[in-house]
Amino acid sequence: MKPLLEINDVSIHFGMRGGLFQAGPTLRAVDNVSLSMNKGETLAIVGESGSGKSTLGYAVAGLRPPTKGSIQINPARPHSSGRDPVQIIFQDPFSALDPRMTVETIVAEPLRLAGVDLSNRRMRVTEVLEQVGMPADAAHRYPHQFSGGQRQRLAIARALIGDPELIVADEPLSALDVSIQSRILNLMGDIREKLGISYFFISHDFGVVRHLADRVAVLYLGRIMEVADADDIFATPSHPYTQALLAAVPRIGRGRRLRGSALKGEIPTPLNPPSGCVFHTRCPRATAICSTERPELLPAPGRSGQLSACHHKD
Ligand SMILES: Nc1ncnc2c1ncn2[C@@H]1O[C@H](COP(=O)(O)OP(=O)(O)OP(=O)(O)O)[C@@H](O)[C@H]1O
Repeated sequence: MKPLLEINDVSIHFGMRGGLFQAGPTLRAVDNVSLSMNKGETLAIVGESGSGKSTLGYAVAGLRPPTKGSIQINPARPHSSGRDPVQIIFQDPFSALDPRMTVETIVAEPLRLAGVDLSNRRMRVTEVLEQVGMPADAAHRYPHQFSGGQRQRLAIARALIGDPELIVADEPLSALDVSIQSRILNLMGDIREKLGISYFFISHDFGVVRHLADRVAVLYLGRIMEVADADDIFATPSHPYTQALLAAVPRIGRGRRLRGSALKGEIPTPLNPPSGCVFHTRCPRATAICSTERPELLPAPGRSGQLSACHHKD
């Protein structure tokens, strides 16, 4: 069986504004990324702000064409019109929901655009509201009448209404209170079990990723640093960048987060990425070769399924 999602050598570049009659510099948001996902799998994309996670997610959701390379979705079942195999949910559920529309109108919008009639839309809205744990009478209320967590449930309902096989979730928890985060995380896990959905799960937070991901890809300045099964990434991270990110994750029950404490300096600008390995300017293991040669994504020693782009991988 073909993978559900195939990302083949995708680059996404933005042309920046130059002077009069002059082309500006090119911003490499995503650079030569290849990834695939099997049906039912949850792939987490992890990295600091600006690493290109959202840009890649938008491309997977069909909202932004790649500059180079291709993205292929191979749905397992046929999708009639209005039933899109890929949907996206965003970080801030309020900004994604139109405050003047009722929940029913918002959630059913993809079906309306596809010409599904009102009574069928209503039936389907009732079904998806139940799937996300919202009461049926929520349909006739407005988004501002709900809490942040409830609005994220509504955003998930809208993603579910077209019966997708893949949901791109772009930081779906980061706008929520910590106490609510775990409930939404559990809901996403339940929905995956019941409906066999895959998540392309974008997050800067390894603590969250640990609860949901089957596989993890670590992105830095638009490039994959490491990709492996979640268990392997957490147990034996190979790339120094992955190790640094994991070192910054708080241990359960140990209180405050030591965000970024293991990483020195700021992420460089993707307008002018470092030569060779893009991480070398912040890497504790960097040697001369790291500033001249771009490391290939290759198996870590003794671990065929764990790929790491580093000249000095563990
Ligand atoms: N439309 C655009 N035009 C120009 N540059 C863009 C555009 N969208 C994103 N970028 C740039 O591409 C790079 C990657 O951004 P992206 O939002 O994908 O990163 P991210 O990892 O999702 O970060 P964050 O968590 O902050 O959203 C950033 O340098 C960003 O400024």
